[in-house]
This record gives sequence, structure tokens and C-alpha cells, in this order.
Amino acid sequence: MSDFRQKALDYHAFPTPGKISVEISKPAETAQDLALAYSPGVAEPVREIAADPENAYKYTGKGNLVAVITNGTAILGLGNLGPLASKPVMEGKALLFKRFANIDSVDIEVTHRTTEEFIQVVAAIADTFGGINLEDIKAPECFEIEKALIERCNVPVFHDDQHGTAIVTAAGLINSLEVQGKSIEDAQIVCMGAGAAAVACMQLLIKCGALRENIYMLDRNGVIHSRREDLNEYKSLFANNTDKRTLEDVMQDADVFVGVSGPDVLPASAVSMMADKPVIFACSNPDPEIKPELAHATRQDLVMGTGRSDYPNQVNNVLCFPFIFRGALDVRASQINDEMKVAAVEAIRGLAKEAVPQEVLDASGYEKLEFGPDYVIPKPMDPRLLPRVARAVAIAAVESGVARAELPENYMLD
Ligand SMILES: NC(=O)C1=CN([C@@H]2O[C@H](COP(=O)(O)OP(=O)(O)OC[C@H]3O[C@@H](n4cnc5c(N)ncnc54)[C@H](OP(=O)(O)O)[C@@H]3O)[C@@H](O)[C@H]2O)C=CC1
Ligand SMILES: CC(=O)C(=O)O
Ligand SMILES: [Mg+2]
Repeated sequence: MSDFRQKALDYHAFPTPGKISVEISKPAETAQDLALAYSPGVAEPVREIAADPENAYKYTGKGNLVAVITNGTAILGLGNLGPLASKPVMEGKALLFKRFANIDSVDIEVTHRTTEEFIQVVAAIADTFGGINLEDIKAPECFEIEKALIERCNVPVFHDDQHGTAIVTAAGLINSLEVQGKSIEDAQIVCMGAGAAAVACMQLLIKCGALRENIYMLDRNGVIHSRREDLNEYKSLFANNTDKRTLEDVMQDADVFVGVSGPDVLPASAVSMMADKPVIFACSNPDPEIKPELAHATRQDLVMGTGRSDYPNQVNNVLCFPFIFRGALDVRASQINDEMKVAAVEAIRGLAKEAVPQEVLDASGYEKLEFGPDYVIPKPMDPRLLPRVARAVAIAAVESGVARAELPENYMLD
């Protein structure tokens, strides 16, 4: 067994299995403590919440509690390995919520027969939480699930693989194109993958200025074009009227490759065909569409990102979901809308242009980081992400009319 594999297994197994635990937040030592925490004292907040459900935010942990919910049908790029196998990833998301945004989070892995059954399970438990983070649910079911849950739930519902990925991809890509002296409006974009992440990434890039006709999307059957008869309604949104059929056809003179598909699907020969100064985001986890070593050996003029922590330019939704939920929870937003997403894009990408604090250099193992080919997007451990992104998102929620609480005082200051 490789050293790294054993280390990863030991990290998860010892000293206590798993990555999260629950802590109590009030005294519970004496009979008097217990009389307040449990019977008879607990009856008082029960009565208050029964009288007005909003009081759940005042007397319980609901307002700082997010559920990470999956059915395990698209676990990273590992595929449909079922709900239980997804638990380490979901515990990982809960760890990240707590580590980066002090949000309490529990993972919920749902076994279900039909999509409607999954929707009913989540809708039935949603009021327990301040927000619902859907994770690793495959396309096309994820689109119907998210839409139905947004309609049925009173709290924000956010499919991280769609929107978290899209926000971080847009932030990193706009900055990368700037480094390369190009603009998103002119960029020829190839998107490998046509699932949850791909559809949302391309939709947000279009909102940020990309032209739909400049985007070529591919699935396992090649280029998505208007004469294909096997397309679902989401893939159809990206069907081009074109004779191009293969990856090589669309990579000729492409400015951008976004991979949200699977491991090692981008050959070096296709990288050679791209335009001068290209951008490659090989975002599949854990194994990217092309290894950075191979891509860099093929092109010297490249900006390259992956979803991983062990290469420069980590294009990963961890840069978004803890912070967007922090902002949404803090103004009790009823939903996470496009205005909030675009605000997150701008806040994340703006931070990459500022001087990097020493603690971030220490935590990421760099002596120096400055805006350029190897630093187009902030590091997840940058402590400025939390105040910047959460504040931008909360202000966007207030201004777009979905906030149900006022901007907290600490958000007023920059
Ligand atoms: N870095 C990040 O932050 C994130 C990365 N991702 C990565 O993106 C990938 C997809 O995730 P997600 O969208 O949630 O999953 P989905 O199951 O919703 O979509 C997967 C898509 O990838 C396509 N695909 C898979 N293998 C290949 C291949 N060999 N060649 C061409 N297309 C392929 C599928 O094609 P078809 O439709 O034909 O089946 C499908 O369109 C994963 O690897 C995941 O790790 C996802 C979210 C965040
Ligand atoms: C990062 C992530 O959410 C994924 O690869 O699915
Ligand atoms: Mg995911």
C-alpha cells in the first residue's frame, strides 16, 4: 500500500473514526443546569417556537446549522458508489464548513428508490436546518431535485457541485484570462463534462460575459451538437450547430479548457492544439483530466488549475460554500440567488490581486505568492475569504430582497 494511501486511511481512522463530532455549548454539570437544559426548562423555548417558528433561530442551533445531503450518485469523480461510501466526503464538507466559516454541519446520506422519494425525505427534514447543501448528486436528477427543494423548503438550498463550483471556476477563469491578456467575451471555451458542475459552470460564465456560441461542451459521446438525439434538456442548452464532433475538433485554437468530467481524458496532443496563452482547469477530483506535469511539459504559456490542494491554483468549491452559506445564514436569506453568486465571484477573484499574508504563505508552503500564472485564485486557508465573501453575499441578499434579517453590525465595517 502506498505511503500516502495509508496516511489518508490512518487520518480517517485514528484516534477516533471520522472527521467531525458534536460538542455541547451550554453548562450541563449541575441539577440546576439540567433543569434549564432539559426538564422542566426546555418546555419554555418549545412553547415559544410553537407560537412562532421564527423563534427556532433564537432558541436553537438552527440558524448556524447546515445539512450536507447526498445520495452518493456522483462522489467526486469516483462515480455512483452509493450513499454510505460518500460519507467521508460529506464529513469532509462538514469539516470545511466548521473550519472555514464556523458553521455547524451534519452529513446525511439518503438511500432512496425514486427522485421524488429523495425530494420528500429532504423536504421533510429541512426545517431542522438553517440551510441545505446538496452534494455529489449526479445529473440530470440533481437539477430537478434542487429546483423542487428550492420551491418546497423555507431555507436556502444550494447544490454545491453546481453553484459552488461555478462561482470558483468563474472567479479563477476571469483572473486567468486577465493574466493571459484575454477577455471572457472573446474566449473560445471547451467544457469536458455535461453534468451538474459543467452545466452550472457554463451558465454562470455566460452571466459573467462568455458567449454561448463560443462554448463547446462534450460528454462521453463527444461534442454536444444540435443533430444529436440523445440529449437531455440541460445538455440541449449547449447544443451547437456545428460539424465538430471530437475533442480534437474543438480544442483547435481554444483559449480555455474546463474539465469537470473524469480522470486523464485530456491528451497532451489536444493541449498542443490550443491557442497561444491558454487556460486549463482540470477540476476532476481526485484525479484531474490531465496531470499538471504533463500539461506544463506540453505548453510553457499555460495557466493551469486543478481541484486539488497539492498543486497551484486550486479551483475547488471549498473556496465558496463555507463563505456563501455564512453570508446567507447571517442575513437569514430565503434563497441563494444569482446576485449573491455573482457577488461571491467578484469577492473571491478580487482577493487574489491583494498581497498575501504571511500566515497563508506558511499554511500553503510558499515563500511568495503574487497574482500571476501560479496564483489566480486565493488559497482556501486565507482568513480574509470569510469576511470578504460572506459580507459581499449578505449585502447582495439584502439588496436583492431575499434577506429576512438585517445586515449584522460586523458586516457594516469593511
Ligand atoms: N473542483 C471542484 O470544485 C469540483 C469538481 N467536480 C468534478 O467534476 C466531475 C463531474 O462532477 P459532477 O458534475 O458532479 O458529476 P455528474 O455525474 O453530474 O456529471 C459528470 C459528467 O462528466 C461526464 N464524463 C464523465 N466521464 C467522462 C469521460 N471519460 N469523457 C467525457 N465525459 C465524461 C459525464 O458524461 P455523460 O453525461 O455522457 O455521462 C457527465 O456529463 C467530477 O470529477 C468531480 O470531481 C465537481 C464539482 C466540484
Ligand atoms: C469538490 C467537489 O465537490 C467534487 O469534486 O465533487
Ligand atoms: Mg462534490
